[in-house]
Parts: sequence; C-alpha cells; structure tokens
Amino acid sequence: MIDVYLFSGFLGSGKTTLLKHMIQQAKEAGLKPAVFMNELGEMNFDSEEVEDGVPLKELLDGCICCTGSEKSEAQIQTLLAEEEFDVLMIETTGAAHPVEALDAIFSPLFADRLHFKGIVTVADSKRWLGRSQLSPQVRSLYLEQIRHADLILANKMDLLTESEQGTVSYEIQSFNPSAQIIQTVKAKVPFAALQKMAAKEKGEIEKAPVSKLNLNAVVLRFSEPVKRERFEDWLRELPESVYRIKGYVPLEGDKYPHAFQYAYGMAQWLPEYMKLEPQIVVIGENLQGVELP
Ligand SMILES: Nc1nc2c(ncn2[C@@H]2O[C@H](COP(=O)(O)OP(=O)(O)OP(=O)(O)O)[C@@H](O)[C@H]2O)c(=O)[nH]1
Repeated sequence: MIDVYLFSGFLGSGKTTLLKHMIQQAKEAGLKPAVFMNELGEMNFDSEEVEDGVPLKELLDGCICCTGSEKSEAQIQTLLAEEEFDVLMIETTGAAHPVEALDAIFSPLFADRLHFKGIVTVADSKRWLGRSQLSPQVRSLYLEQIRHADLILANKMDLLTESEQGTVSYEIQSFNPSAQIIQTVKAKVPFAALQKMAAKEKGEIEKAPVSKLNLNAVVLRFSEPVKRERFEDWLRELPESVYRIKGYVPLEGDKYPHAFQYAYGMAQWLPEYMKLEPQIVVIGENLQGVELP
C-alpha cells in the first residue's frame, strides 16, 4: 500500500516549504515519494520547486475540491499506472476544504492501493493572531482546515513573541483537541512525526458549510523590467484582499527575473538565476482593477 499524506493550509502558510522537507526526508529514509499538486491560477510556480526525478502530477486552474474530483482521480490513476512510488504527498491549494479534497483519494478506482495517513494542516501563526481581519469566508475556511487536521504545524513561529507562541498553540488546540500541534519555523518537522499520525475517520466528521469563497487568481505579465522601489510601492498599495503573489519579476538592471513571493504584506525576493517567464500570479478576493505598476 502507498501511504498518502494530504497537506492543507491557507495560501502562503508554508505547504510547499513542508513538501520540500518531506520529499528530502522520505528519500533519506529510502522511500520513493511522488507528488500531486493543484494550484489556483493557470500556472504552477510551486511545481518548479519539486526536485527532478520525483514523479509529479498537477491540476492547474482549480482545486481538487471545486473543479471536480474526477480530474484529480484521473491524474492520480495515471500517476499510479506510470510510476513506482511508496509515498504520495498531495498539496492542496490554500483555497481548498481539506475534507472535500479527500474525495479524489477515496476513489473506488484505487482504494486498494492507497493507505490514507492523514491531513497535515500548516497554519500561518501570525495570520492566526490576525484572523479577525480576514473576510468571514476566508476565516471559516481557515478554521475548517484546522478543525479537520490530524496534525497541525503552527508555522512561522519566528514572527511571534514567546507569549504569542503560547497563545496560538493554546487557541488552535481548543479548535481541534484531538490533533497534535507542533510549533515550527519553515515547516521543519521530522517525517517520522507524519508517519506516526493516525487519521481520524473522516466519514464521521461533520463538515461545517463554508460559503463559496470569491477567491480567484490573475496572471500579470511584465512587458518590460520595473524598478524595484516602484514595484515595492505598488505592493504596499495593494488592497487587503490580495493574499498571495508568486512569480518572476524582471528588475531594471538585472539579466534574469527574480523569483518573488508575497504573503499577507510580506515580500520575499530570491536571486535571479535563469530565464523564466516574467509574470506573477496574484491570488485574492475582488481582484478587478489589480494591474502591474
Ligand atoms: N518567516 C517565515 N516565513 C516562512 C516560514 N515558512 C514559510 N515561510 C515563507 O512563506 C512564504 C510562503 O511559503 P510556501 O511554502 O510557498 O507557502 P504555501 O502554503 O505553499 O503557499 P501557496 O502555494 O500559495 O498556498 C514563502 O516566502 C516562505 O519562504 C516560517 O516559518 N517563517
């Protein structure tokens, strides 16, 4: 049987960061991992972060839950037919309800080949403290992702004071008393902690209705390089309803675009290293009118 792990958590919480550690550790333990990813938006930046040689299938422009689990089922079926692996790691989009995403895994097509280990939710601890500012739909999705987890990583602990760290763990535990909570920085957790996890019987769990999120994604393409200050000013002026940006930004004076990430007001630049399409995906609510500087 192939062990299956589902990684859940809101946009920008650290799921891809976790995925990379887990691939590494699974390999060190002599296992062969495969990955199934889905992304909101027509491009997948995260899949470029998965190492070569790891079987990967991705479902773009939608999420496992909402664009029909049939497509995901078919993709997983193909992965099983074409590749040999021992562990399947599934990264859901931050906009997915974790229980709905399970549909694709519990398919009669391959029920006898997959052993579902559980849902790991990566929670952005800083976001947790500021959750009152999220729109009600986004907040309830965040709570659902916490409530259905078998293991919760209270991530981004480096951004909190010691007393805030305690508050976050205590509050999260009160929303899901049966899950183990591990405080993490950069989602650093031993793979053994995931292997020990025992999945709850999902069929018995009541799923709170999450009204439809108005999350969407737009791809913005640069026609020419921008000044870094100009781009950063533009970021500061974005509406609060932009939750996440990722992509490649061409900066004036540099040969190649810089890989760029943004989650809830915090930007991260990575060095340029190769020619990549100069474009970004912007994810959020009410994105009409969001245009490049
Ligand atoms: N300060 C801090 N930053 C973190 C931590 N973990 C991840 N990040 C950063 O947060 C950003 C988002 O991390 P990802 O792993 O891409 O998040 P994700 O959940 O896969 O994002 P989506 O694919 O958009 O849903 C990146 O810039 C990471 O470097 C952490 O513990 N502390």
